[in-house]
Amino acid sequence: MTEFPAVDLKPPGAAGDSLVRRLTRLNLLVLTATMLLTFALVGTATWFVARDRQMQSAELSAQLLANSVAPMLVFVDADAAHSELQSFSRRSDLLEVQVHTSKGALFAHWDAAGAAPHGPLAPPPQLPRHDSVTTTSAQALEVWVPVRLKGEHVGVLVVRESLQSLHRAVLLLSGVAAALIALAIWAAARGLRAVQRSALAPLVELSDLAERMSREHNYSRRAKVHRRDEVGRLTERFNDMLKRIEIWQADLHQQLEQEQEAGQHLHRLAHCDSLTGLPNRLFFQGELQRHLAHSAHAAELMALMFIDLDNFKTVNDEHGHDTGDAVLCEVARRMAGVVRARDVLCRLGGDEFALILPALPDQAAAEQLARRLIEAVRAPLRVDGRLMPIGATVGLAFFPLDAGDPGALLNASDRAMYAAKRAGKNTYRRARDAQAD
Ligand SMILES: Nc1nc2c(ncn2[C@@H]2O[C@H](COP(=O)(O)OP(=O)(O)OP(=O)(O)O)[C@@H](O)[C@H]2O)c(=O)[nH]1
Repeated sequence: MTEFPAVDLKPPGAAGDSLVRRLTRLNLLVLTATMLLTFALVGTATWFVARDRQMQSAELSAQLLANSVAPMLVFVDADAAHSELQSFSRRSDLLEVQVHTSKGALFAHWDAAGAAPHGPLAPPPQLPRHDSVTTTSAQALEVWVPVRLKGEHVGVLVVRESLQSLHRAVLLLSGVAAALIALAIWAAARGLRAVQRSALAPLVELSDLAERMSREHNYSRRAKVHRRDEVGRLTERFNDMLKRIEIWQADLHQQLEQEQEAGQHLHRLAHCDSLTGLPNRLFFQGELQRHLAHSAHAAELMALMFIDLDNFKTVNDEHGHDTGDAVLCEVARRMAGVVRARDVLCRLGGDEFALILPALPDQAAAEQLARRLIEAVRAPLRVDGRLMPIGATVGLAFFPLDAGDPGALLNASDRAMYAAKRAGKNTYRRARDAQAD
């Protein structure tokens, strides 16, 4: 199995875990909404149930009280009725009790100290048909009970109770529930974050790795497959993709290298003389132009030598073409041995050579080099033990003295070379002197 470099990733959730945070936030939002809705529903239901229980209790107490005060109403015993109401008043939350005669006159009455004074209360119209009628407002409830003795309607009793205690109890319950909900949401937030972080860790790792790849362009890393679920399969496909990219990248790199090598080879072929290894005419043309431009810009003296071998045809004719080639190579080697490092020696073709001499201190330096070059070529040259009658004739032209552009400079040096040939070969002529000839 292939071993891949370990992936040094940030711990999941340290940074860039926006997915974890977003999912936790969304889950918390849904959870909070659900809890608040449940809280509202349970709170409302509790309030109604508690109020109904209070109503039932108030109705029962009112019924009992009505039974007690019925004989007192019949015998018009207001004092007894009043003390009965007094003992009834021990019931908590009670605000007021009124006993009315069947004609609607107030017979007995009790109200709690501090309760808002209330005049005689008007019985609800549906009361005669019911055993009791209860009405509620935001702050209180009223229970109306007909007072009967042996089935005969003798009066009406009304009990008014405060709902304050109920409100307080519901409020207290709501407060406790709200605190518990807040605690539950806080615990859920921590739990959800931990769960999401662990569940999304492979995805966060994958995202970190992708970011790193795009930054470093290093496709040799692989993501770890944690579980065989959807994310695990995604990670496997991602790794497959990385492997393919890595192979493509290597192929592309190799291809580029080959093309680069081929290009360099072609460049060498195009600019190099295959026999002597010297730069060829194509290269010479470019270099002459470049050096001329540089000399013009730097206001430097520059020279061009046109070199033609003497009696080379004789070498070819008498000793054969291969010997002629060997002579060309040896002459090229000798000339390259005497020129300066910055000079550019080229073979133009056949037995013709050219030498560019940039940045000359004076014309004499070029003439001295021409002499050294002629000496080097005319030194005894043997091929297979046979002495070759070879020599070199040089034409010398200066920039900017003799010509101002590459073509004119080449022509001037060529003319000077022919003047030197006419003068007897194995010598050199300057373009200026050639004009005088
Ligand atoms: N061996 C060989 N000969 C070549 C090559 N290219 C051209 N030549 C021959 O080189 C000779 C050059 O002729 P010339 O320059 O006129 O003859 P030369 O004897 O040097 O004449 P002068 O310059 O007057 O001394 C011709 O015979 C060409 O065929 C080559 O690559 N190899």
